[in-house]
Amino acid sequence: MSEASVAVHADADLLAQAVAARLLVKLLDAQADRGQASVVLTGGRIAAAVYRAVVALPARDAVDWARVDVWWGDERFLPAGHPERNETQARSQLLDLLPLDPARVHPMPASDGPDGADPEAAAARYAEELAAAARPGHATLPHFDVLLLGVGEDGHVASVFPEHRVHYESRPVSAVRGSPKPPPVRITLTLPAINTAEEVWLVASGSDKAAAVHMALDGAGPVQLPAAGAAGVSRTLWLLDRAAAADVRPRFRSLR
Ligand SMILES: O=C1O[C@H](COP(=O)(O)O)[C@@H](O)[C@H](O)[C@H]1O
Repeated sequence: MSEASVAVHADADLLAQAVAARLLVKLLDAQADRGQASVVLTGGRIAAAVYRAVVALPARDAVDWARVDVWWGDERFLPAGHPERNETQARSQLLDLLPLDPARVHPMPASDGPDGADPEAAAARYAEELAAAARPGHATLPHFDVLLLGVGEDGHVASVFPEHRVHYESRPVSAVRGSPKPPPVRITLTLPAINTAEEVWLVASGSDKAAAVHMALDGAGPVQLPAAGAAGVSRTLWLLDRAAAADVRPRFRSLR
């Protein structure tokens, strides 16, 4: 796992624009290296701003979107098209506006999908979809070039919440019942699955995230503060605005 590094931008708007620009470069580099690219999407407010910023950048057309695989790190287990689904947000703000190959877009199942309202079966189905795309030598997961995470006020990432039993799940995808943040039923990649990504970017905006950001970078344990347990294989990048970075310790300040 890689050491965390931190980049701080003046406000949420600049943060979203910077993350969008980084994301395009990351996808371009991956396509130059591997002929294809893969991204794991997140939900939440800053993610939506990033998606809008990607679409607004002219350089978006430099990416060959037909050779991008799109996965999700977590999903709110609601009917397809529900406005609170992370998929619905990503499609309306980003995916529907890009020339992607629909076969390479991999949403997590909805609660009115083939498994009905059974999140455990839906999680198992998504695990199978991931395994079917696994690279040789990796039994359960495909290669993720970059995995995006929002950070909750409580330090949750994806739908891995503090002190939740999902921390003791050994499979890469888990159903989550009793989420402290609505809706109560969700599906998530677990931290070990998240941590197989080449790069993990934790994106946080606003003063209500400052305490969680500070604790995650200051040695909190992952069960107490899940964001502390998210790390990419080659890079772990915290992308913050000034308000979210307000309590970050001086050892990171040279990067501000
Ligand atoms: O419920 C969720 O929340 C987090 C963070 O959302 P935000 O609006 O506080 O930025 C998000 O990362 C996660 O994917 C989502 O399911």
